[in-house]
Amino acid sequence: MTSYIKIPSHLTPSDPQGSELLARERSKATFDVNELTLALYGSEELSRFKKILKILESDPILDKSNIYYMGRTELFKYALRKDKRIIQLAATHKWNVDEFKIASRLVDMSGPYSIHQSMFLPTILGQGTEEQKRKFLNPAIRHEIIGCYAQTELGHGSNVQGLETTSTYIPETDEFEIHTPHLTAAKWWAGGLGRTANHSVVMARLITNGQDKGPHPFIVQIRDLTTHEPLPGITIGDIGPKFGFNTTDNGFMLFDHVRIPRFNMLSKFSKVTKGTGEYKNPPNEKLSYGTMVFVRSVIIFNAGLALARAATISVRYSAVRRQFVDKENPMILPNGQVVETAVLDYTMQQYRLFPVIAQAYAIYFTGEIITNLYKQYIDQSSRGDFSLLADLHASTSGLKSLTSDIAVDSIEDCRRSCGGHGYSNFSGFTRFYQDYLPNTTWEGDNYILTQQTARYIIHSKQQSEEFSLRSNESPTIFYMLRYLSNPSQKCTVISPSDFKNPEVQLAIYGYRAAYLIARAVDQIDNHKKSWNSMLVEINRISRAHCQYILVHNFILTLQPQTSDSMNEKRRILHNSPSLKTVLTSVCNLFALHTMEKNLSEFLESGYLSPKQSEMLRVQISESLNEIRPNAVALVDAFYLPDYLLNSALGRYDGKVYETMIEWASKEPLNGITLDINPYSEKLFRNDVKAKI
Ligand SMILES: CCCCCCCC/C=C\CCCC(=O)SCCNC(=O)CCNC(=O)[C@H](O)C(C)(C)COP(=O)(O)OP(=O)(O)OC[C@H]1O[C@@H](n2cnc3c(N)ncnc32)[C@H](O)[C@@H]1OP(=O)(O)O
Ligand SMILES: Cc1cc2nc3c(=O)[nH]c(=O)nc-3n(C[C@H](O)[C@H](O)[C@H](O)COP(=O)(O)OP(=O)(O)OC[C@H]3O[C@@H](n4cnc5c(N)ncnc54)[C@H](O)[C@@H]3O)c2cc1C
Repeated sequence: MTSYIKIPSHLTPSDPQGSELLARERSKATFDVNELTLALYGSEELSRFKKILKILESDPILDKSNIYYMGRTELFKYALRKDKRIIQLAATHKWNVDEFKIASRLVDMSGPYSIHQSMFLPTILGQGTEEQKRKFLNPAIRHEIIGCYAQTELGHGSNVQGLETTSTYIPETDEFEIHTPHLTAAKWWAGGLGRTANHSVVMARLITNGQDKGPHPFIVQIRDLTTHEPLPGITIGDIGPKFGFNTTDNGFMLFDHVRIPRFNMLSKFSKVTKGTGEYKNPPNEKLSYGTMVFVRSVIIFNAGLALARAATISVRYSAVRRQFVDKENPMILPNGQVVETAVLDYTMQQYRLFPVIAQAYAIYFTGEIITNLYKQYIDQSSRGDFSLLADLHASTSGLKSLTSDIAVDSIEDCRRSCGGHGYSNFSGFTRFYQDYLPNTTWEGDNYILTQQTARYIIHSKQQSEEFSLRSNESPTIFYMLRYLSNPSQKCTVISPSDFKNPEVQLAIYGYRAAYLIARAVDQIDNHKKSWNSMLVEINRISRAHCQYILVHNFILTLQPQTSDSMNEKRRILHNSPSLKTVLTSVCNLFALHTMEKNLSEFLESGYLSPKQSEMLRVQISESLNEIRPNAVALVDAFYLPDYLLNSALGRYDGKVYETMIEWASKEPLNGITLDINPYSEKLFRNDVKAKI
């Protein structure tokens, strides 16, 4: 990359150097970082990760050094080039799906093929018959066809039942006719549709024999495979610049009576019979929404990694960044020199950042558990057993909402914790934050999704006064039985350290959730409150329930398990007392900090007293102290390489200032010679500054 300004090479940052500060932090850790990394990822995944990282880092096409200076069109071209490159590398190195995902995560830029991977392929896989998979999935896996997922319309997104695009069965020709009846029915937002995809999953209302059967998925070829022009009757375009995600061509699409073969209705669950147009019902009405359940589970997992990334940048930077001298406890170098204090030593910075580390671990562990629950559901459903679907839908909806909300808030908190440099693109926060942001909206707006979770819980409570649940069908709300049946109990905490007891934490969270549910059911059943009038309460219920799940899963991860149910990762964790100790502090901080942020509900439930809430604050402060020596090591353990972070502030080696000035010298604006004469029409002089 070209530099436009020569920086005097004799200048170095004043002592102590960032590398020295980070080394000091790392030497303070009470546990083995490599061991924790293994406990997070397992040896097999970690070695694959390292192998793939090596390939990507040395590939000139995937070099990221230029991207902070690019505008949209240039960035989009870069994204297309890198998407193609990953596919080529996958073929060369024979990467499987998991390895492909690792590469995409490391390259870290949504691209024109992203939705092909994340939604088009999973939809055919989940909703197609074997014959349909042969016809569409195999060429799609080979990237002979590129697809997108067009569900949302200009006038409807959240309300899937309200979609207007129609797909009408024509018995005479055994075809469906896809049509856009109004402007509001224009397909809108689909990623990859704008300029790239030649096929699309189109969610359209199935009309057969004059009956409207609601939205169903259809495969529609939308562009010519040779000319890449839209096919007759189809109008397509990119929807224009966005808040972020500009490396993906989100598109719009209009259909004018476009015919597709009946075969193209994805028919694993529901079918239309040739000629008669008879409709065969699916075993569960919502199976056509299956891709959303899958992607929501992935969003939960990704939220943990996004938090780890934000924490890595801000914690490392805070260890290097020094401001003021803390006179009561100054930072003294080995040579006796008093220097400014690292901002990580200010308790306010710790209170802002350490809970983000804790959120990262909490959500990472729940992400693993939800991924396993999803796999269990897929396994059962392949045998015709859909009994887990309702619980899975409820928990993925609420957790997608809660975890992506937490991530968005915390990424911004971490960015702000980096002060002015957090506002620079070189921080590594700008595109990361912008691209992360839509996770709160796509795959279901976060407020709407909480209604799904609360409704499931409230219905379960209403169906039976005893809340008679079966643990195998309602695993995520089974806990509530215990608390609902005993509403008058009080919290047993008498000293701050009692808050460290996991049983105490679960009881506090359990009672608060049960209290909110019982109150809402009373309002709805006995006071005839409308659903709309209860939406704020409903949101609280979903959040309370999902916070319980996060705390419960973290505690579960740290509890000894029977050795045969333990995988390699858990074995590493349970065989290491130092890992268990540090993660217990992290778990406590997550549980207690989250409690403090929602204190009014815990107090309102009557389970926790104001006196106990004072003790809670004392214990939080204690947890922050426990974590302090391990803060850098805890973020290092996530093993997020510099190639991914692309951050001057969060570099592993702490060379923050050297990188800031080097990257600034490469700003292309520094390479043009302006004509600043106000009376001249020219903006630039003809002589271009020499490149260095
Ligand atoms: C490799 C993967 C990487 C992934 C990384 C992420 C990158 C992805 C990048 C971009 C992707 C962006 C793509 C999109 O955004 S696609 C569009 C997504 N759109 C939505 O999510 C729309 C949200 N809306 C809905 O889902 C629904 O409209 C609804 C809000 C759930 C309401 O649905 P509806 O009106 O039909 O239903 P009801 O509320 O009346 O409920 C009826 C019963 O059905 C149950 N239900 C609802 N949804 C589901 C489901 N998905 N699965 C199972 N069951 C479901 C509901 O609970 C009701 O049950 P009951 O028993 O109470 O009758
Ligand atoms: C970057 C990006 C990429 C996307 N990619 C795709 C894609 O590939 N394919 C695709 O099909 N879609 C895609 N989408 C669309 C996305 O799925 C929808 O935007 C999302 O589902 C929200 O729907 P909406 O836009 O209709 O919001 P609306 O439903 O219009 O929401 C507007 C506001 O109204 C509130 N609201 C609405 N209904 C209710 C209610 N019943 N109760 C309480 N509050 C309510 C919401 O909370 C929200 O605050 C993408 C969106 C973005 C931003």
